[in-house]
Amino acid sequence: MGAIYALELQDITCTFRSGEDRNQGYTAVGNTTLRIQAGEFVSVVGPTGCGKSTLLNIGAGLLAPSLGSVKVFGQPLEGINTRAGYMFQSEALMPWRSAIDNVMVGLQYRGVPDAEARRQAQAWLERVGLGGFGDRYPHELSGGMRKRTALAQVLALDPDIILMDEPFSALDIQTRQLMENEVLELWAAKKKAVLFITHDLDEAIAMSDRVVVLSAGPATHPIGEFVIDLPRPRDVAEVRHQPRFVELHTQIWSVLRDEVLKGYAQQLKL
Ligand SMILES: Nc1ncnc2c1ncn2[C@@H]1O[C@H](COP(=O)(O)OP(=O)(O)OP(=O)(O)O)[C@@H](O)[C@H]1O
Repeated sequence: MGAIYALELQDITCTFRSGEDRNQGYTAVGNTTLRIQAGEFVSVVGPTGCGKSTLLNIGAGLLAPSLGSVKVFGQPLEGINTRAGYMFQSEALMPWRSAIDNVMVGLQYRGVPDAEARRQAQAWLERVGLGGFGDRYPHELSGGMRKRTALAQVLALDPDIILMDEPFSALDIQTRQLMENEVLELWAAKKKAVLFITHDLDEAIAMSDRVVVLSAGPATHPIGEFVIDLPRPRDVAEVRHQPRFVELHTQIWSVLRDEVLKGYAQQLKL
């Protein structure tokens, strides 16, 4: 028997069928295997449009692969991955609910009584630095605060796996680094398996235990895998100045660069 992973995508191929002709299609992901251990922080980087979100959606159970299997803690995934929490690039907050009501909603959905859900949601808001902002509506919060609320919303459900798709790409660099450090602190305390999608190599190296590089599409697949042996705890702004960081960056970029150029050339053709 092999090792049990928190999330295991095995020999995944994902072809999107085009409208009329069911035999025609675009193979976004081709023959990809990706394994994440419990407590491991793995980033996936790759050129724009290569298939990163497709892989994440497959891990979330939002999309079924055309070929291959997905296992969650050793069990075949059927339907939505209920052991996982997701944080997407776009805003996921409900504009008509206050911050605390947004954080509470998942707990209520799980059947936690209102008073207890409110208590837990408030504790999570405090943990992400928004203790005094629970009554505010999303439009009354800054972009960074909305991201913090979304983070509290995900963490409140205590998922064993956290799936993040470029969660901070819309933020300014300072807010982004603050959020990255907060995520690392929260992760260090609870050690969840994290699959983090980004096109920012610096962010991937600063945050992760392992960085997986994907090829340009079509049929994207891993073309490199790097263990990030930088000591923890890390400060994402400071770690960038360490000689080992620079070394890893140079190594990974030498693999990623050509793919980024290919990916960019393909986008211009579309
Ligand atoms: N539902 C769909 N139907 C058809 N094609 C799709 C669908 N979803 C994604 N694709 C295509 O599959 C490819 C991979 O898309 P995906 O969103 O996974 O890439 P990505 O690496 O996350 O992109 P980005 O870096 O821009 O966020 C793209 O060419 C996209 O157009």
